[in-house]
Amino acid sequence: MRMQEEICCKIDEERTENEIVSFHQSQKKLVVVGYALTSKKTKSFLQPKLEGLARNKGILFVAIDPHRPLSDQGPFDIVLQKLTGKEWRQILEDYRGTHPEVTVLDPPDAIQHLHNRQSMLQCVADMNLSNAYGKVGVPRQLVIEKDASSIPEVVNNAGLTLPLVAKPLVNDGSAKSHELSLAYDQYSLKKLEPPLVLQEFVNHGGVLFKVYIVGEAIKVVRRFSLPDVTKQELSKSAGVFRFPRVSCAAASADDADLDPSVGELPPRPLLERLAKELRRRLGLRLFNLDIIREHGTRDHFYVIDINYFPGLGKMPEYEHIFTDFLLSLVQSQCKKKPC
Ligand SMILES: Nc1ncnc2c1ncn2[C@@H]1O[C@H](COP(=O)(O)OP(=O)(O)OP(=O)(O)O)[C@@H](O)[C@H]1O
Ligand SMILES: O=P(O)(O)O[C@H]1[C@H](OP(=O)(O)O)[C@@H](OP(=O)(O)O)[C@@H](O)[C@@H](O)[C@@H]1OP(=O)(O)O
Ligand SMILES: [Mg+2]
Ligand SMILES: [Mg+2]
Repeated sequence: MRMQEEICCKIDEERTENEIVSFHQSQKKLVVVGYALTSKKTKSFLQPKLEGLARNKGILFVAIDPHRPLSDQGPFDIVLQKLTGKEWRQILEDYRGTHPEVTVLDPPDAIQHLHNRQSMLQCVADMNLSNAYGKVGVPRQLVIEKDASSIPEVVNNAGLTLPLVAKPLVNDGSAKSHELSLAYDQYSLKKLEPPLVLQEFVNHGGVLFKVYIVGEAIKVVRRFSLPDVTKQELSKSAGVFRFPRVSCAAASADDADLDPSVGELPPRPLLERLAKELRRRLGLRLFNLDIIREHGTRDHFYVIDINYFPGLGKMPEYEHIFTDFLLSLVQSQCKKKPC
């Protein structure tokens, strides 16, 4: 089986299986969560504090071996996964068919929707969310499938305003899919490598909001982002510049001394509405949104990125939020079919 990254599949089989058996024997209801994650994700997510708290609440995390049939492992109440590849998706789909009682977080076809930076934002655009608390949209963007030489003309015809953020169209978690650049002039756009999405850069005061959604729970943090590009700077600059993953850095902007017009969190009711709709439209329960506020406005927001099962280890109180979420899933399973 071809996997994108090294997969953490080493399991302490004896320990976990014995634990499952002994719990079943003592007739205590143990919630068994099978996880199929990369080793990087296992390290950042499955921290000792999470495992400890989970254990106290009767939740046991068990590593899944993605090379063995899922039905031979477990039994699981929940499967938590963020692996890629066609074969893995097929394994999960088959398992969902034969084990409808198990909650798979999240269904592979729903995640697949985020693997393209155009379809990713389509739900937000379709929602057209605008109410007394503000407006939420997506930056104007277009897709370039091939032929870099035509980009200046295509951009001109579409009336997109420079600077533009160039993002690889495919968003599959690979290092390449996170290689973004900022283009200041039309002619340099020819240097870009399609397939990509060209998105208008929206000035937002250098701060963005990461909105984490874990089931019904919503948590918002501030992160540093790209600084504004002034008209003067734009007129003097040319070229295409690669930029690093600024907002993914662990450093948070929550304690920074920010201009309140930039740092004020988006209104809670607006985020609740957005999260509720997106949960439903995307069919996902574990994701985050990168949201920016157009600089100089109070309530014009743009969603620029959606990530499936993001770095929850960086979310404040994630251990409590996540374990409560798992328990609530099991409770709703029991409502459908008594446990
Ligand atoms: N349209 C935009 N206007 C202004 N800044 C933007 C825009 N798009 C992206 N950025 C900046 O570039 C950063 C990376 O963009 P984006 O979040 O789309 O990439 P990513 O590789 O998917 O990131 P992540 O690590 O969050 O998955 C953003 O966090 C933000 O700082
Ligand atoms: O690496 P981190 O723990 O920070 O998590 C990042 C996560 O990487 P991982 O899933 O491999 O862990 C990324 O996933 P891919 O797009 O690459 O699939 C993406 O979701 C980022 O937005 C997350 O950062 P956050 O948005 O939460 O700051
Ligand atoms: Mg992002
Ligand atoms: Mg992303």
